[in-house]
Amino acid sequence: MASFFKGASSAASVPASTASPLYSFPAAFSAFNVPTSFTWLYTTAAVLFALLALEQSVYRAKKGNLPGDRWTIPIIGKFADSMKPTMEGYKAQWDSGFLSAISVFNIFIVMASSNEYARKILNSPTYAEPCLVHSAKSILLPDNWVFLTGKIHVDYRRGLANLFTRKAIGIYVTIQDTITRKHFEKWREEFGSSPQPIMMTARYLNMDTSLRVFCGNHIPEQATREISDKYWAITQALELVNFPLALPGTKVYKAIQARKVAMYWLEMAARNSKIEMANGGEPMCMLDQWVQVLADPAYKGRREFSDHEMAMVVFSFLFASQDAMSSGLIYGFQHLADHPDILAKVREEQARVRQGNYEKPLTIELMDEMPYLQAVVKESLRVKPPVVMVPYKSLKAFPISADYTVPAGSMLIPSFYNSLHDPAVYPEPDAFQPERWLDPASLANQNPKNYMVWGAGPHRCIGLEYAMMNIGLVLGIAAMMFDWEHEVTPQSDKVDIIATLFPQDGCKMKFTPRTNA
Ligand code: HEM
Repeated sequence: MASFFKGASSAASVPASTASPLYSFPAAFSAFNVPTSFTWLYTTAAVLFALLALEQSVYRAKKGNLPGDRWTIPIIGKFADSMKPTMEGYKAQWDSGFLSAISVFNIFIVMASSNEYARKILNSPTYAEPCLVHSAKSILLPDNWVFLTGKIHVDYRRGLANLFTRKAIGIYVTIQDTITRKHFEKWREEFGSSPQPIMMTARYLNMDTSLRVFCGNHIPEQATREISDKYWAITQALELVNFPLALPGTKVYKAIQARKVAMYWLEMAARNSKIEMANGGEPMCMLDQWVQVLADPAYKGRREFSDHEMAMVVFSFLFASQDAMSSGLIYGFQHLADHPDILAKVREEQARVRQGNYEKPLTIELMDEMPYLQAVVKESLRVKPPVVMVPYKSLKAFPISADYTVPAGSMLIPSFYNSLHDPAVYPEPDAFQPERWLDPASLANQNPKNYMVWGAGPHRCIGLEYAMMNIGLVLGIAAMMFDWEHEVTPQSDKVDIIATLFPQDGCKMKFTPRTNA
């Protein structure tokens, strides 16, 4: 870094020298005395130095008084760090200031770690809008609704809210219950003899559940397996900043191939749902629910949605949920398994509400009677929030604080972690204490603005009730079907960031059938 610093300063003088008459150069460097190729070499080097100096000056001007490196690594900036992010690295960055600066591939990035600044970014749609990760447009397709902004986004989203009403979620709970039990039958064998990582198995459970909730029986069994297997390529392409070109062999290229497979099946599902609903079928999944709402003559948002457009929406839900839900589920298992006293309370509540009938499918009404389970889910997501931050971009100069204005075109990254681990709101912030949600007067309940698991503002998670319901349902059923054993390893408490957070050892669990199940 220091040597570059010197190079950059001398480079800064190059334009001035070149502006001087050539005769000020030593004779040996005169254009009359040197071969043309040498002149070109000299000119190219001068231009390069000038560009590198400019890069540094622009970075420093944008950074202003914010904490962050004084000089950025030429061209790539902190690309290496963004390839292998760690919680320790992020924490160091967040702790460096409520606002701090970095640069990656000349994208100037402002990280916001405090609750106030994170919320300000999310709630200032005239200054900032989501930009998702760099690869998202290639994966989701540029005309996907998630890239809409302003009023068009608000209107589109209002239409989609029909898919997450209490009535709709009531339909989904039945599907979630059936799929979960089907998977747990297999888990009996897979996890019966010795602890195994549940990482991939839980991801498949979640994908199967999501696809059945979204598409019902409008896609075949083999499609859920194929989409689930290929989806890992999409997860791996979700780095903050990717290699810029989607060349064959790159992560983004592989993710695009995976999207093509998923879209093929999802378009087929939309087509089949329309046919079935036109023939008087009952809504059995999200697509059916959507087709039925759209067909209602009284519905104000009526318009045609092509199979492709519906498939893109469903794909956006998969994209937004697969990693976050899988992370939420896996940490839910880990937290409960590591706190047998809390798991026992979950079981007590299950026994009471279900009155001993463990085969009875869960309903939304039964879930309403399980406040302890809901507190467990809420607390597990707080301790290990699946999404620790989201990328936004500034649309124009954004006066975020009294002494700093974010330059137009910067990336802005509000972080949720510090809000969710603020000791003033959550005493012993790293401790798993569902009880903090049971007392309406608790600090946690009195400070809802700190609970940023779902983001905030116009892009706040649209699927949050559905997500809470599903995580609770899976943990509740697993609690009464199985005795759990978590093999704690030195990696259990270490975090891997693969789009969302996961325990480094994949959470090694053993499940033994319980006699009451
Ligand atoms: C534990 C699970 C989940 C977590 C932690 C989570 C978290 C988030 C967060 C932090 C955001 C960004 C909010 C912002 O920019 O302010 C978001 C957006 C979104 N989420 Fe979720 N989410 C989860 C599950 C789901 C599910 C199950 C769905 C759909 C079925 C979903 C659909 C979406 C969509 C579509 C958006 C973008 C909304 C918009 O731009 O208007 N999420 N989610």
